[in-house]
Amino acid sequence: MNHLTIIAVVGASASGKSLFAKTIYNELIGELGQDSMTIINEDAYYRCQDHLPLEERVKTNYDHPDAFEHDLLTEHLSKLSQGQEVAMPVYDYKAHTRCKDEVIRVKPAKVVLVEGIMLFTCAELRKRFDINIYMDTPLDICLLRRIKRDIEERGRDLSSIHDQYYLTVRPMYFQYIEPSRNHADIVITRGGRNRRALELIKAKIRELVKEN
Ligand SMILES: Nc1ncnc2c1ncn2[C@@H]1O[C@H](COP(=O)(O)OP(=O)(O)O)[C@@H](O)[C@H]1O
Ligand SMILES: Nc1ccn([C@@H]2O[C@H](COP(=O)(O)O)[C@@H](O)[C@H]2O)c(=O)n1
Repeated sequence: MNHLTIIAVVGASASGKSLFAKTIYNELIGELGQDSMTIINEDAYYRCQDHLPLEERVKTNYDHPDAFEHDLLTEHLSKLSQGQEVAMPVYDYKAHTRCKDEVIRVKPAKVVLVEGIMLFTCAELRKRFDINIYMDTPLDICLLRRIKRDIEERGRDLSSIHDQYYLTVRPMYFQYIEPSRNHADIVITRGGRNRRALELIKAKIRELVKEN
């Protein structure tokens, strides 16, 4: 392994970060090979809350940088850049904690796509990123997508989504996520299906994989 390139994708919740990263991965992996790329989700690094009862876990502010174990994510990115495999935690949004004894073994690759809401708030992480992308999707669109996703995939009801949005998601977006846009090298509008943006990043990744 010569050099690992880390591409960070940041933006509001439900702005299309995962879709953007997954689309690039799915469209390139066959062409470039299994050791070319991997995806890391910041959400996997939400802190373990096994020591708290469920009624306490629901009260956590999940839209604050402190909700994440960024030290562990930093360590994992360093290990990957040294050619070592890492054990990425698996997160359970229904139980609000990590899945006990479950990990995903992530092998080193030439390009790592790391996606999450708070990545640019951590200076140690920022030092490791080579290309910073910000998904600039209007908040009303993000909210509509979040409502649908959280009901269908994360076991939430409308009332809990409403309360969490007012209490933490929206204010923390303005406090932490939107200002972190200043760290971006590339700002992507129209979300995870912006075809021209997808093709530009894919072309860059092809170039990086061939160089290494
Ligand atoms: N451009 C788009 N058009 C329609 N649905 C989208 C689009 N981008 C994302 N979605 C959907 O919105 C939801 C949130 O997108 P996701 O990529 O998971 O956001 P994030 O990772 O930023 O939280 C998902 O269900 C996804 O399929
Ligand atoms: N137990 C949890 C953990 C996180 N969240 C919400 O997830 C959002 C970040 O993930 P995205 O895929 O949407 O970027 C964040 O806004 C948290 O509010 C949660 O609801 N419960």
